[in-house]
Amino acid sequence: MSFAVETAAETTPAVIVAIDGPSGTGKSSTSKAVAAQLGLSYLDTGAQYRAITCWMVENGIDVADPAAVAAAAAKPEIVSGTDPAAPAITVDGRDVAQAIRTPEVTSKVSAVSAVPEVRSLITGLQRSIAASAAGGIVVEGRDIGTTVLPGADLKIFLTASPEARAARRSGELKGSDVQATREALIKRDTADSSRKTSPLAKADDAVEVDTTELTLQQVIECVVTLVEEKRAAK
Ligand SMILES: Nc1ncnc2c1ncn2[C@@H]1O[C@H](COP(=O)(O)OP(=O)(O)O)[C@@H](O)[C@H]1O
Ligand SMILES: Nc1ccn([C@@H]2O[C@H](COP(=O)(O)OP(=O)(O)O)[C@@H](O)[C@H]2O)c(=O)n1
Repeated sequence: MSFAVETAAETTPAVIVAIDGPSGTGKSSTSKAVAAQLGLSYLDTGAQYRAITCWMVENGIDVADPAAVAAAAAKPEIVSGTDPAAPAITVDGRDVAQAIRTPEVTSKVSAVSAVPEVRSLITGLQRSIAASAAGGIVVEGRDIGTTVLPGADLKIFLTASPEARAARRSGELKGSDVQATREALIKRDTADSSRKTSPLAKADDAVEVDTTELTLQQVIECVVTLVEEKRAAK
């Protein structure tokens, strides 16, 4: 007599979820919660672009010079953890979870992420992480549904009014001016949406969710329901 040992990965089809949208729409909070609730891996692709930007700044590369950024792009080794309960990011073995969130990195990341050589390297990294997530993964960013994982099982595009997004971000950055936050956020969205290579865009087959009037919990529940429907249909 033989017994088959069933693992969670065998009983539940692996699902690939892409969550895109502009800054402050709730991508990170939603993706982490959905992944944790459904036992999926999680990848914050914005953290990877922030990490390479942080390395460029620390190594004196002029981020306004795309040729200089391109020439240095392959030098840092960026490693992302995929546990939604403890997302980790290192550059050359150093934990940069805090260093990638400084105002300087935030103001420079769009210039670095617009460089095609940077995108091609980071996209390759993202695809290999998604391919090795046996139980499925939630990947969040700007071009996941359009470019990185166009074959994802479920694509979500989160939106929210600039006012709501600025208020959410100011709430995080204690004492910050909502108006200044709103302007910085719109400037970054414009740069991310207008770059030539893989701009921030909604995939034709993405489900758009306007989170302006929704609580975070409502958004999480909505996405969990959509993922469960996809899993059931697989
Ligand atoms: N629907 C929502 N309502 C209120 N606050 C939210 C909502 N979604 C996210 N937030 C809050 O807004 C901030 C930005 O969310 P985050 O998930 O980091 O957005 P993104 O990854 O899209 O930039 C966080 O403080 C988060 O708790
Ligand atoms: N898939 C992605 C994810 C992020 N990015 C870039 O990385 C920046 C930081 O992303 P993020 O997700 O940390 O941004 P916020 O959470 O601060 O909105 C974006 O403004 C983009 O320039 C990108 O180009 N493509």
